[in-house]
Amino acid sequence: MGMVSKKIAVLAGDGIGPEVCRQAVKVLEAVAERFGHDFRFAAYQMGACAIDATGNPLPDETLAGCREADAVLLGAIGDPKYDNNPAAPVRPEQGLLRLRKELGLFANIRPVTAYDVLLPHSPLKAERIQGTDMLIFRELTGGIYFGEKGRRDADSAYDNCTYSKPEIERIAHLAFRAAEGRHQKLTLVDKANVLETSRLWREVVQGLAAQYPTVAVDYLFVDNAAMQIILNPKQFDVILTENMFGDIISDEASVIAGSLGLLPSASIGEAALFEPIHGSYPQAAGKGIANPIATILSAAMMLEHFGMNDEAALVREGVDEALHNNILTPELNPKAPYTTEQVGSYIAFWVRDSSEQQWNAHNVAIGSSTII
Ligand SMILES: NC(=O)C1=CN([C@@H]2O[C@H](COP(=O)(O)OP(=O)(O)OC[C@H]3O[C@@H](n4cnc5c(N)ncnc54)[C@H](O)[C@@H]3O)[C@@H](O)[C@H]2O)C=CC1
Ligand SMILES: CC(C)CC(=O)C(=O)O
Ligand SMILES: [Mg+2]
Repeated sequence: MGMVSKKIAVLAGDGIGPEVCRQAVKVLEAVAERFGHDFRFAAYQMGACAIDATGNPLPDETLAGCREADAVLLGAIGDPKYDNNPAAPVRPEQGLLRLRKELGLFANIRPVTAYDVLLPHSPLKAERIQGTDMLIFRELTGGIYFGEKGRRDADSAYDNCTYSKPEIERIAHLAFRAAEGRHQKLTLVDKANVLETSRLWREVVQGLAAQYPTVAVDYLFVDNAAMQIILNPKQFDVILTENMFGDIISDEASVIAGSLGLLPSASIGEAALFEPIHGSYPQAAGKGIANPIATILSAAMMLEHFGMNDEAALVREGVDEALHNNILTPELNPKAPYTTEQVGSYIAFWVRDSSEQQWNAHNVAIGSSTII
């Protein structure tokens, strides 16, 4: 691929969002330098920072900036001052939900991989998780997060869960196609024994299955799935599920990878946004302990979306090098931790110049913590 120009909107957000985003941008800049691309970054506010600045969690300018970009990179949003105040009239999360809806990002794709080198760190048994490679398709613009909500009176409240057949079909087609290109297995996770919306999901997926004869379709209730994901994750290939179930089971699945700070995602549909699956981890903000790899791997998914597969492969190589050389933040390397910034620099350095000579020089430098 020759030189390519891309406009990337960056919504760093709150808490650790800005720190992890900075590392992903650094890695993307290294990609641009190495491959001669022209990446233009434009930063916009969303979440608590946007409420503080404008009163609106998703200012018009932010939405317009995202619409005109080729892709969006998101850190995370959310702040304890809203989490601890149930009566807050406006919330950071409303900005993210509205952005997903406005951009038509109906599918959130969350890959879950068990890294061999991290197996000793996992609280799960290595033989159970080694080789795990699942792809979660989480519906992202429907369901209970988007239904009508309110309080009937002071003592009761409601959140409606609604799905339509077209909403299910469009993401189901993506999940089926992904399964065709992988291990030909699709598991629908639902609660069809209780929920009417889940029964619609089953009906629609059963109806589409005939169009994908090579794909074996399996159905699991979400409570059972939550247990199976930890007990025997290797049974899964593609998981398809609704918004809230996908939100929950993917955080759970991050234990297989080793940290919530490792799981990236792509939110696609009418636009493309790339975001780590974790939140703003406010306890860690400004401490340099947040793992930037989830956001860096989200940037790799962005490169793949651009068709830049060699570029993405190099970023993934850089991440693997960091994992193998124990250049890791404290949740994965408590004895000799590296900072958010150092992990990002290490990966960016690998991308910029992975030649042996440079590499050794860099190892020495980072070993003595001179590179920040
Ligand atoms: N996409 C988004 O912007 C999301 C925003 N949120 C918001 O984030 C705020 C905090 O929510 P929490 O429930 O605490 O979830 P969280 O995902 O921010 O953190 C949960 C735990 O995961 C670990 N963790 C998360 N990110 C990590 C990283 N990069 N490196 C290492 N460890 C990491 C930490 O142990 C942390 O205590 C809330 O305001 C919530 O609404 C939550 C999830 C997603
Ligand atoms: C606002 C929430 C739905 C964010 C979240 O937990 C997620 O998207 O994973
Ligand atoms: Mg979540």
